[in-house]
Amino acid sequence: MPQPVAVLGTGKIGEALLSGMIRAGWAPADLLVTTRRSERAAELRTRYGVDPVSNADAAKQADTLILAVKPQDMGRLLDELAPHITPDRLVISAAAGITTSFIEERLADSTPVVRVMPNTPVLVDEGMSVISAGSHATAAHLAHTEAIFGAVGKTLRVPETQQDACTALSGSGPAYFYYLVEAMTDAGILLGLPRDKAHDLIVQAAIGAAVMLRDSGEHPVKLRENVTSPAGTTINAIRELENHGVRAALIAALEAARDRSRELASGNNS
Ligand SMILES: NC(=O)C1=CN([C@@H]2O[C@H](COP(=O)(O)OP(=O)(O)OC[C@H]3O[C@@H](n4cnc5c(N)ncnc54)[C@H](O)[C@@H]3O)[C@@H](O)[C@H]2O)C=CC1
Ligand SMILES: O=C(O)[C@@H]1CCC=N1
Repeated sequence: MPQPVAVLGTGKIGEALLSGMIRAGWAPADLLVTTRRSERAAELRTRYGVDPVSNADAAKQADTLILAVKPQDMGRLLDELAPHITPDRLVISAAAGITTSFIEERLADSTPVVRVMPNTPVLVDEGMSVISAGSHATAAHLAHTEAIFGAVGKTLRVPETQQDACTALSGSGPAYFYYLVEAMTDAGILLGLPRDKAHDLIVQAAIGAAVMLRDSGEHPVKLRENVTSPAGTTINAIRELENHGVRAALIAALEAARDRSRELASGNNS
């Protein structure tokens, strides 16, 4: 009999996890969800056959609590949960920036806490979830967390000191690729292609490149060199990317995302 898992805060990531767990074979009866809005509760009941409960009831009934509210809402949620959480529960936080010590300080002594940074491709079972143990989380807690998040993609354990960097790369990562697709689709329009064709061409180029990156065993530089013919088209595009400092812009962008994750941890939630 699986132990009940509760998802607290079923927005974009919470719902993506919930749907993934059901696809992976969790019975809706073993899943609890909480939400602030009654229309949302009705939606979740219809879509997944789950029964939305209060945060307090989720804390009392579930062995594993996945906190998927915004970092800005985490303090208030923990205040609400604290009287009901005993140290035999596992608390998993998916919130950017929020440290395990932030959570531990607000819950009963020795409550096990695991910090996870998933990303939205969990919706299509291609997520990446980066996992770190808090001070009371055991190997069994980490394995249980991997079983949950591994159902919707890959997982990677890192020391918590690397979580802000992983949030910048992996948590936010899909957004950068969507941004590139958007910009390259605009380029297609400029070059005279209809929007739908430009979109399809760039998306397929992205999928093909992603599969090559994953499966070819080649370094990205080699893969790019294979596309870049002497006096050909690609080198002209690469020269423009270099002229416009795109590599430096990407490095600065991810550094800014890392810094924001650190700020959220230090309580600057505005
Ligand atoms: N969207 C993303 O790509 C990723 C988000 N995250 C993290 O996941 C968390 C949630 O992000 P999203 O799903 O994007 O936000 P969201 O705004 O879509 O979802 C948060 C949900 O929590 C609900 N909520 C807030 N306070 C609540 C409470 N006290 N009780 C019950 N429900 C409550 C809100 O009504 C909302 O439905 C954030 O901490 C974010 O840093 C992590 C990885 C990726
Ligand atoms: O932008 C954010 O803060 C969240 C965390 C990682 C992805 N989205």
